[in-house]
Amino acid sequence: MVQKITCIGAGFVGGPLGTVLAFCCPEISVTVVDKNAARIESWNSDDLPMYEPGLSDIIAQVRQRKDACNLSFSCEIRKAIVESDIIMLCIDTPTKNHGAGSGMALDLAHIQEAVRTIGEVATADKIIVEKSTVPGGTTSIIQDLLEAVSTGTYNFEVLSNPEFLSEGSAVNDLLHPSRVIIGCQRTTSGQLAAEKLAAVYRRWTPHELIITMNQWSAELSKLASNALLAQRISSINSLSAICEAVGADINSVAEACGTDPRIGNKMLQSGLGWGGSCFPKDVAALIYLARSLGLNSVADYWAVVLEMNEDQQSRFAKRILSCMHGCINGKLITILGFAFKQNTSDTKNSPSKNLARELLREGATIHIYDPMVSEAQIYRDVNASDEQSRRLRIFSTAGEACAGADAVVVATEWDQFKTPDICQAPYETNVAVGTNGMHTKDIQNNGAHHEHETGGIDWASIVDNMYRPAFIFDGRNILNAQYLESLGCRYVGIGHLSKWDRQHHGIFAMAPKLYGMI
Ligand SMILES: NC(=O)c1ccc[n+]([C@@H]2O[C@H](COP(=O)([O-])OP(=O)(O)OC[C@H]3O[C@@H](n4cnc5c(N)ncnc54)[C@H](O)[C@@H]3O)[C@@H](O)[C@H]2O)c1
Ligand SMILES: O=c1ccn([C@@H]2O[C@H](COP(=O)(O)OP(=O)(O)O[C@H]3O[C@H](CO)[C@@H](O)[C@H](O)[C@H]3O)[C@@H](O)[C@H]2O)c(=O)[nH]1
Repeated sequence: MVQKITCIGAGFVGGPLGTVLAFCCPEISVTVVDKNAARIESWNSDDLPMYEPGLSDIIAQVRQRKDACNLSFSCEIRKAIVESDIIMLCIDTPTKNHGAGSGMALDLAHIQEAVRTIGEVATADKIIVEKSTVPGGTTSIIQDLLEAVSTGTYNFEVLSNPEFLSEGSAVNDLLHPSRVIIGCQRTTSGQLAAEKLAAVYRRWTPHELIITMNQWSAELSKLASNALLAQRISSINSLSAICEAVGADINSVAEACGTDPRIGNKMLQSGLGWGGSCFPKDVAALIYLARSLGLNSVADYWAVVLEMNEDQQSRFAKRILSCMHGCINGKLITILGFAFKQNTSDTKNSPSKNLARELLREGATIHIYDPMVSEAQIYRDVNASDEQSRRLRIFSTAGEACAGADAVVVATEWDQFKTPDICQAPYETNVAVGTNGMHTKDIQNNGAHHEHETGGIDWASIVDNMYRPAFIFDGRNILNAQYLESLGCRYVGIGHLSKWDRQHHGIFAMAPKLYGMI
């Protein structure tokens, strides 16, 4: 019977995972440890180190158990290791930035440091669970290290149990996982360890969702899942470029493809490209793994997924430039959204970052607003030169950030940026029926006065306060083009042509090229 679990690493995975374990298994004592004292202090305060919907609520519920509270955050790593039956490695595995594989391979230094500590201080058998994302074969490296540094003859069973949570929905993903993968050695002790871990998950996860396999398959499943998801988004984004050229609508194409159950409709939202702490590093790691196995055509195949993502981001920046008459020097462009996706304060590999840098290089003045990312974080990430810093300002409201702008760019899909859902007409329809039964004509007359019912931003007043011509660039395809055009701005989205696009940049301009006339 498992009595105590320690999660090493109090980051995006370890913090929420430890919390959910404690919440779902009141009889198990859960300690989340980290060598970063400031992080631990933050977990022990009301000011958590990250924003995740539902996280503070669930922590509060566990803490309300008072004497029976079974969750603690601590820097006492050694003590926690000694006392635990199961140790979960939730340690960062960033892209290596030096030596062989620099820029591509995963850096396992932090994991190895923690494993060494486990081996050195353990005074009994332990189950070590690899939650971190690692290249195939890492369980064997961990096993070897543990046995080499251990002072006793303890049995260390190393399991691979990759984590599939997404930021912004971490608590929900942990409470309702789509599957739990457990990879173990096909030995009796390996299978017993896997069963012990499975029993913990079964406390809140249907048993049919718990899948066991060998440890190398489990490790590869994680890199494979992320690569396949990133590939899907790169695929839809590649098609968005064709849509813009031929006058098709990527949202319609995604719907048409996504309704085929063999394809499915998830992760088909075209936009500014994927970011975050996982897709970029994990696709790079898969490419590196293939390359180091001598599988060059496999590596080249996945490299295109990465390339396509970079291409989508620079294509969008070029589109902004070309729509704004080829010159943004001295113009004011507001970027709404700096997190890499909605519902998170994480900015790792955020497409907004590259966009801000590119627009600053072109001479624009940049205003940025994000509801969850701190001003200090944005300044750090943009890393502007002294001259560029004078053209960069961060705001605490969208309205102030957009006042007097020549263009507003939506770069993160935050709900509060969405236009009021007053019309669901396809972009090309002239007369359409809105959700409230109004026709487009009525919407044009009345829609601008509708307030956003979900506490979102007031687009009517934003457009009102913009410089003319007022451009809205929808980097996430979350805005209603017709509505914005009815407010008097020029709307430009990704993978579809707005009315303004068609008149000035779109299919008419492309037609001669399409038919080989130029
Ligand atoms: N972020 C996600 O959404 C997510 C989802 C699934 C899987 N993963 C994977 O999980 C792993 C952890 O990711 P994360 O986002 O939580 O990372 P993170 O950087 O947020 O947190 C890692 C923590 O580990 C701590 N740490 C590092 N070495 C340590 C040591 N020797 N002893 C004690 N603490 C140590 C760091 O101080 C840090 O606080 C990575 O491999 C990542 O790829 C991440
Ligand atoms: O249809 C879509 C879906 C997502 N994105 C973008 O893709 C990126 C990643 O989004 P998402 O996958 O939702 O967030 P992550 O938190 O990075 O989660 C991924 O990476 C985690 C870390 O490995 C895995 O655990 C998750 O299963 C995997 O979804 C973000 O920039 C999104 O804006 C799109 O452009 N279109």
